Amino acid sequence: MATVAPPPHTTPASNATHQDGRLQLKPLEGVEAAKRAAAYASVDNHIKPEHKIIGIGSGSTVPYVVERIVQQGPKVNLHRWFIPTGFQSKELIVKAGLPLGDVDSFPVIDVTIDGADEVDSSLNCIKGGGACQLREKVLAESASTFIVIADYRKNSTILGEKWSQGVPIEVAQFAYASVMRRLEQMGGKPALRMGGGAKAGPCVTDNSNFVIDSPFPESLMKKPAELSDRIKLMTGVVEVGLFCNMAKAAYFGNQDGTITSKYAGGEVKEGEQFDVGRSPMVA
Ligand SMILES: O=C[C@H](O)[C@H](O)[C@H](O)COP(=O)(O)O
Repeated sequence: MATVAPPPHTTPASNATHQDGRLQLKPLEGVEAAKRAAAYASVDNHIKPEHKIIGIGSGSTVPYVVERIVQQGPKVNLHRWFIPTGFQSKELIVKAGLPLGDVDSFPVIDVTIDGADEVDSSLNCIKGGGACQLREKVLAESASTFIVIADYRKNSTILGEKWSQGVPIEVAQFAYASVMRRLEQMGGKPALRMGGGAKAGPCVTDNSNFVIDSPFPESLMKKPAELSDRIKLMTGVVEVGLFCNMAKAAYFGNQDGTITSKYAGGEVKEGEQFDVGRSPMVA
């Protein structure tokens, strides 16, 4: 049973206007255009009218997912529930006027779409650049279909090739020093993530934990599932930002405006044309 009532459904905000059957979109370039194309393609291919419970991930690519879902129209979205992976995606859902649910009310999700910091050739991912990996993993595991989206900078063969800041590891606050010591003993170079300019001291997650970022040698990164299991067994570790054997497909926006998609079975479609100005299915 849902615990959160959907808002009265008016017309959710979209920054696109329709003209002559086409969307008039804000012009974007480079990485932003690539993120939008990947997000739109993932929604068009995986969020169908029969999908009623949708997981919304975190990061800077996911707002384009919500934008495309809104473009599907109020008629279909009125009958859906949207489940966030953290504060940011909750705000996205609410501001778009979409019905907000929670994973404790909807432990079975039809489709979750989320960003990634890096994706290897087997669709294993590094996630948690925005410190959301715990809730993101719960929503990924709860979904019948988990899809990742990213721009061309995240498409790699071995994790760690492109995302050099390391594996994000969420830890209980009091355990961070002991976990860091153990990560060092297994060959990592851990650093406690700081809050940045707007906050003195460490980054604190939506679950009130700390985050350690730890690069590891390539010999360990080549086997991300094994590495993840070893880290997860350390007392004090809450979740590891390695998502292994979970994604069914990954969509990457390319610099030339095309899309590359990779699938869990090993199929890869390189450089496909995708028209972001085409209106999506409207129910
Ligand atoms: O914790 C954050 C998430 O794992 C994000 O999905 C990831 O960092 C990718 O974010 P972006 O879309 O901004 O590259």
